[in-house]
Amino acid sequence: MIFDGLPARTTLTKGHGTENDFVIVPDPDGALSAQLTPTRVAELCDRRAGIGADGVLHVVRTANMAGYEEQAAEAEFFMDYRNADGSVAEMCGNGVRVFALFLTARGFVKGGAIGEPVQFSVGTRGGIKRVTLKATGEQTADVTVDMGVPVFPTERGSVTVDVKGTPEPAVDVDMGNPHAVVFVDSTADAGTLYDMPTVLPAGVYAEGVNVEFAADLAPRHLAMRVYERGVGETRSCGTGACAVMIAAARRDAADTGTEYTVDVLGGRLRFVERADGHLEMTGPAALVCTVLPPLDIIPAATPENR
Ligand SMILES: N[C@@H](CCC[C@H](N)C(=O)O)C(=O)O
Repeated sequence: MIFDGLPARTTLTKGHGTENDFVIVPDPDGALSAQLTPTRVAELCDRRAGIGADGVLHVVRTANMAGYEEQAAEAEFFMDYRNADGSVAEMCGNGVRVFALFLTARGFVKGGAIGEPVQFSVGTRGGIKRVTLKATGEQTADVTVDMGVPVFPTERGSVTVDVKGTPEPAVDVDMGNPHAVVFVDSTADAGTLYDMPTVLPAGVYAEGVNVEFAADLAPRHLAMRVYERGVGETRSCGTGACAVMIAAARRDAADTGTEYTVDVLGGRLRFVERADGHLEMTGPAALVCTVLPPLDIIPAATPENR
């Protein structure tokens, strides 16, 4: 049971960014760290027996996040991100927007008036991310994130991804987490994506990889489907869309400042590479509902209250 052993007052919130969905576990003191085992995360993310999500956003004060305390000087809160299978990931681009909205909506971070932009930093295993919330409603916001400088690792040599039975060259991009981007004529070429696409040479990504299939829709406008490490096909992946954007921008020899749009199954993300090489991603964030433990909140039915 997902609440077993958690403090009685624990509330969990469901949120999403372009339909990449998350269970948010508020735990400023880091008291739940030991209880957030891979099994518990997988139970929370189970779409039938749990709340259902692509991942968990564990909200911890950075000073209480073992190994990352040095980020506390810049970022009061740390996004401890877990994939649906319970594995740990360095970064989540959609998650960080939802995380930022949760912090402001719940008063963990002081926001301005509704509608006023709010800016602060979030700690992650992939480094500190600066977020700006705009068009903020009570449960939604448009959030711009400085996703840092994308890296094109060279140590793996050439990597391919299987597309309809043929190994096609992929672009290796590191956004804090690993991505292999393959350009296709249509995202339908990705097939069913029921299983992890074949990436060669086998085992070249020792820690696993997220695989993006990117198709041009118009100049500087692409569509993407993704198979996420630790999850499977999802409706969106923010870091994956960053990888697609920067792979396309390099292919197009685009100047910095050129705007790109990436459509995912769950919506649209917008990008610009700044002159300093940092990639800015803008997209929506939404909080859906808050889930309470079942029995201690809802009184047992009696003839009077039935
Ligand atoms: N959906 C995320 C990425 C989550 C982590 C990824 N599955 C990994 O293991 O690297 C995003 O929006 O970036």
